[in-house]
Amino acid sequence: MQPVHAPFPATRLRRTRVSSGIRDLVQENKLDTRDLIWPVFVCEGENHEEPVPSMPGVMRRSVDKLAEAVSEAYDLGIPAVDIFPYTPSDKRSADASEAWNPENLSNRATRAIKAACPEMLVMTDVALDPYSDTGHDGYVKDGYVVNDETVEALVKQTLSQAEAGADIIGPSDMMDNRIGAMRAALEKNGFQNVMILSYAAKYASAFYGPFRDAVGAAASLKGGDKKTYQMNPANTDEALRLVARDLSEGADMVMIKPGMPYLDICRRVKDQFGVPTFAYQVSGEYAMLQAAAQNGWLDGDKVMVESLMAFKRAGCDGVLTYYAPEFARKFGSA
Ligand SMILES: NCc1[nH]cc(CCC(=O)O)c1CC(=O)O
Repeated sequence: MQPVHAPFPATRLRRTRVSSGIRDLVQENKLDTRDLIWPVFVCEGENHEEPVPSMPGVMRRSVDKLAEAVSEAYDLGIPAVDIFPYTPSDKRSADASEAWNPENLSNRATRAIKAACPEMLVMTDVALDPYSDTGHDGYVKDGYVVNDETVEALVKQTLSQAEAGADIIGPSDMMDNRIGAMRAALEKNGFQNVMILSYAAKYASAFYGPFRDAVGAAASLKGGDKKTYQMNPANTDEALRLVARDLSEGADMVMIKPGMPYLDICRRVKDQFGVPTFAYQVSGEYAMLQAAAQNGWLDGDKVMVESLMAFKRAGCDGVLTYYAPEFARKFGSA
C-alpha cells in the first residue's frame, strides 16, 4: 500500500482523531472476548483453589472448581479454554505414562467441563513435561530429548485427550513429525473433527518461567533449557518452515509463542499462509504486566487492552491469554 494524501493543510491527519466517535469509526482492528482462549490450571483435591504466586490473579483449581469457573467464563463470552494439569509428583515418572491415563487430571477436567458447559471448546496440551520426571516435553536419552519415541508417546496422549472429549489438541512439544502422526491416529480412531492447533513456532523462551512454577515442572527441569527442540529466538525464516511443515501434516490452526516479543513472526505467518493464526501471551508476559500494575508503575487495565490489541494488529485471529476473564468482565470488546 502506498498512502496518498494532499499536502498540509488539505490533509490534517489529526481530524480523524478529534473525538471518540470518529476514532471508533476509523479504528482498523477490534478485539473481542470471542477471540480469546483462556489457559487454566487444574490440580488435585475438591473445592480447592490456590493462587499461583508468580502470576497474580491466576489460580490452580480442583476439577469441580474449574468446571464452575469455566462455566462462568462461558457466560462472559469466552469460547475456549486450554487445560494445564499440576500433576502430583508421585505421578511423574520416566515413561510419563500418566500422560495417557484416561483418569489423569487433564482428562477428568475435560469431562467435567464438558458436563457443566457442553458448548465450551476444550483445548488440551500435548507434551510430556507435566508427567515426566525430567521436566522435559519428551523422553531424555543420554542427555538428549529423543524425537521418534517421544512422538509415539504424544500420539497416545492425544488419543486419550480426544477420548475424554477435547475439541482442540494443542501440541506444544516441538518434536518433528508429531502433527502428521497425531492427525493419522485421530482419523483412524474416529476423531475426524478433532482440531489440531499446532504450537508451530514455539521459541526456547525465558518468558515461560512462571508457567513452569504453575505446573510444577520447574523443579524437575533443574535449570535446564529446551533449546534442542524449541526455536532459537534469533530466527524468523525457520518459523515459516515450521508453519508450512505443520500445515502440510494436517494442522488446522497455528500458534506463535511467546506473543509480545514475537509479533513480527505473527505478521509474517499471517501474510504468508492466511490460515487461522494464534499467539500465546505467555505466563512471563502476563507476570511482568501484572507486577508493574501492582506496583502502580503501569495502568493494569490499559496495558491489558493495549497488549491484546497488538496481537490483532499483528494479524492474529485470536490470543491465548491469562487475561481472558478479566478482559471479558471489564471490557467485553475493545
Ligand atoms: N510444553 C509445555 C508448555 N506448554 C505451555 C507452556 C508455556 C505457557 C506459558 O508460559 O504461559 C509450556 C512451557 C514450556 O515449554 O516449558
